[in-house]
Amino acid sequence: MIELHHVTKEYGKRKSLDNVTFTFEKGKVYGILGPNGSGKSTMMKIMAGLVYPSKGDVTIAGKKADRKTASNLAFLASEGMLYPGFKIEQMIHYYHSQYSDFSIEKAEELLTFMELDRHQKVSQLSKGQQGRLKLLLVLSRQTDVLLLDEPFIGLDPMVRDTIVQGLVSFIDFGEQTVIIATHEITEIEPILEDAIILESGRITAHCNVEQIREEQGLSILEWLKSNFKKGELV
Ligand SMILES: Nc1ncnc2c1ncn2[C@@H]1O[C@H](COP(=O)(O)OP(=O)(O)OP(=O)(O)O)[C@@H](O)[C@H]1O
Repeated sequence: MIELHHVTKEYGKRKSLDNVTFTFEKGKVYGILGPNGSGKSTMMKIMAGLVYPSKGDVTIAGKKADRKTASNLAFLASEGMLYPGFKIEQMIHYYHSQYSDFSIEKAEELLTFMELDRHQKVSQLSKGQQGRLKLLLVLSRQTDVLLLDEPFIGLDPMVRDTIVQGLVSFIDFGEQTVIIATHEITEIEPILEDAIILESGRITAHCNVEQIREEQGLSILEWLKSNFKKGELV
C-alpha cells in the first residue's frame, strides 16, 4: 500500500503537486492520466523516493518513502536508466549486480520476448528498442511495487501492443502494485483496474475502470474526456 498524505511539491513558486491525498492499494494496477505538466512524473519520483515533498508525506507499506524504500520498488523512469557505452548484456549484468531481486531467468525470457540482441550497444538502439530494454530491466525485478513513467514513449503502435502483452505476461497481478503514468490511454486500458486524473497538480477524478465500463458504458478515454474540466487533450 502506498499512501500520499497532503503531498505538495513546490519548485520555486510553482506547485507541481498540490495537497494530494491518495492511497494506492496493494496488488492493483493504476493508471495516472493527465495533460503535460500536470504532475505525473513528479508524483512517480516522489513515490520512488527520489524527490522529497515540500509538504506532506508518502509511505510505502508504512515506511516513509526514501532511498531505502526505493530499493524495493522498480521504477521505469523517463531518463537516466541506461548507459550508452554498455551492451544490452552488460546492462542486464549491471542491474543484476545492483538489485538482489533481479532475476536473470526473467531477463533471458524478456530478451526473447522483446526481440533484443544482447550484443547490441545501448547507444546504437532505436528509441523503441531503448524503451523495450528499460521495460526488460524493470520487469526482471521481483518487487512489490512497479512504477512505470511513460513506458510507451518512442514506441510505434504495433510495439505498444506487444508491450501491453509483455506487461500482462510478466506482471504478478494481485501481488504487485503497478502504477503507470501515460498518455497512451487506449493501449493501457485492458490492464488497468483503477485510473486517476491529475490536473495542475491535483487529483480531480478517480474511477474503477470496470465499473465505469459496466455502469456508464464508457471507455477510459471517454471517461477522461467527460471529467476533464479544461477540455485540453492529454
Ligand atoms: N526539477 C524541476 N524543476 C522545476 N520545475 C519542475 C521540475 N520538475 C517538474 N517541474 C515542473 O512541475 C510541473 C509538473 O511536471 P511533471 O514532469 O511532473 O508533469 P507531467 O505530468 O509528468 O508532464 P508530461 O506529461 O509532460 O511528462 C511542470 O510545470 C514542470 O515544469
